[in-house]
Amino acid sequence: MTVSLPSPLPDSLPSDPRALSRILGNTDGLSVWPRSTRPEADGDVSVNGVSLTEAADRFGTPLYVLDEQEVRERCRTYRTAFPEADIVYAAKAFLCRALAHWVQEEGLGLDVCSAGELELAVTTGFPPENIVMHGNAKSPEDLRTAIRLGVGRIVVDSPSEIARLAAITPADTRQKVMVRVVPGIAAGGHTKIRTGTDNQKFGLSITDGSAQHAVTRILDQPHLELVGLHCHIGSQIATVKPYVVAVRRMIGLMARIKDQHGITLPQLNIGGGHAIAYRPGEETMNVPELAGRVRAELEEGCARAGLPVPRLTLEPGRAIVGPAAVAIYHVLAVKRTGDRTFVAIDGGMSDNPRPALYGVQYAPRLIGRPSSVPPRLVTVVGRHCEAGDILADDVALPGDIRPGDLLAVPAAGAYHLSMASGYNMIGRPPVIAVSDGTARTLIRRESLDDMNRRDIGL
Ligand SMILES: Cc1ncc(COP(=O)(O)O)c(C=O)c1O
Ligand SMILES: N[C@@H](CCCC[NH3+])C(=O)O
Repeated sequence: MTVSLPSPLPDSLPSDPRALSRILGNTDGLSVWPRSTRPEADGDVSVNGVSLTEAADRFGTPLYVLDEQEVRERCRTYRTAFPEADIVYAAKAFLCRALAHWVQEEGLGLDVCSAGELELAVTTGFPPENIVMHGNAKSPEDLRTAIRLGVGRIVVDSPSEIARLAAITPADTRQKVMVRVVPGIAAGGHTKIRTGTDNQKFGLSITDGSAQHAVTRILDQPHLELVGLHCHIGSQIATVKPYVVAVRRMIGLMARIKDQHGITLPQLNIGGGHAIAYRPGEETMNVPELAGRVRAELEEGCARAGLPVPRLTLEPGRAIVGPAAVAIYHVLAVKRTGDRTFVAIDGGMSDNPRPALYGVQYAPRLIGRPSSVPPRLVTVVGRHCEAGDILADDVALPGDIRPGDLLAVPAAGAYHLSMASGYNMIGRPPVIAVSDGTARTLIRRESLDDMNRRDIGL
């Protein structure tokens, strides 16, 4: 992750929009807080007209508040920057029925990587032809469901998948497929989320020829239609250059495929991976700049290689939904031990495993009451039985922070609840949507009863 020190936070949010914007990191359009965030009286903050304090009272905590408008605007940012491309939302970042509906209404497709994600989307009315299926190890059930529901494209990630897929495709049809290629690019916010290099589990290498081999095998299958190449080089990437290099290498491979097989592939999917800011001052991907540079490379590269420009697909996940949600927690305990002050909240790694997985840091802030006590540096931790359950190390919070206070954590929309676990059986939090001053439940809180029902006893 981009590492930057948290700037000292004022005790309450200013009402001047530009000062507010600087603090909340909203100046570049890819914000830390949703753009609809407003300071309210008595230290409260509203998102899309809904008071976060009232939401915490009404729905309980931990609570995830998702700003519908922010999601829709982020979809539009991509559609405006890339009018010539298919924008496919990566459902792994976060998926629920309402979200699938919003992205569909905004003209996006969907990237799924399991029968579960696919079934949810299609039963919500998402057109299957606008869905792309991924997965380094798709189960027989995943592939059968993809064929049964008629997904638009399946991205082949291993040689064994080719024959399995061909065998289950009905005789009178041809399933559209792409090959996931490893272009040999190291990019991404953490080693665990870099997928553009050889020697990690995703995709087929250009260097050792396995991508080319897969292309040949697919072309031998009459029930499979190879429509293009795919790559996804990693996640939380803030610079454009890795994508430009990826496009160049993918065009190079398309040119070699044309030479070898005499076919021109009509599509190129360059995945997602665009960075957002989790804390003010962190770098984000500039989507219009990405569009300009990718478009230029595609046009020049194809002209040089004598290829027509393929139809482009992008698969942003985090950059669509990440900044659109705020997580709200109650403080359960504050204690000083050793040389640190720990502020423990009523959630943690079961709703947000990202700090434990990647060592990333968040920017929690006090909401719901004003404080004029000078800030002090504290460590905000979760309630789980794990010493690494740390949301923010050395973050400035008002010196009188105490049990019962509310902490809000921005940039909570991506890879929190989609990776949530049942650890310590505290139950997964609800998700509410806020829109034009109203709040409604999208996903209810997981109850003890929900959890107990799966355990069928002795
Ligand atoms: C194939 C594929 N596409 C798209 C994404 C979305 O990535 P991000 O949420 O970083 O945009 C991922 C996840 O990294 C992925 O594996
Ligand atoms: N889960 C990761 C990103 C991986 C994306 C899926 N390939 C994160 O939270 O940053």
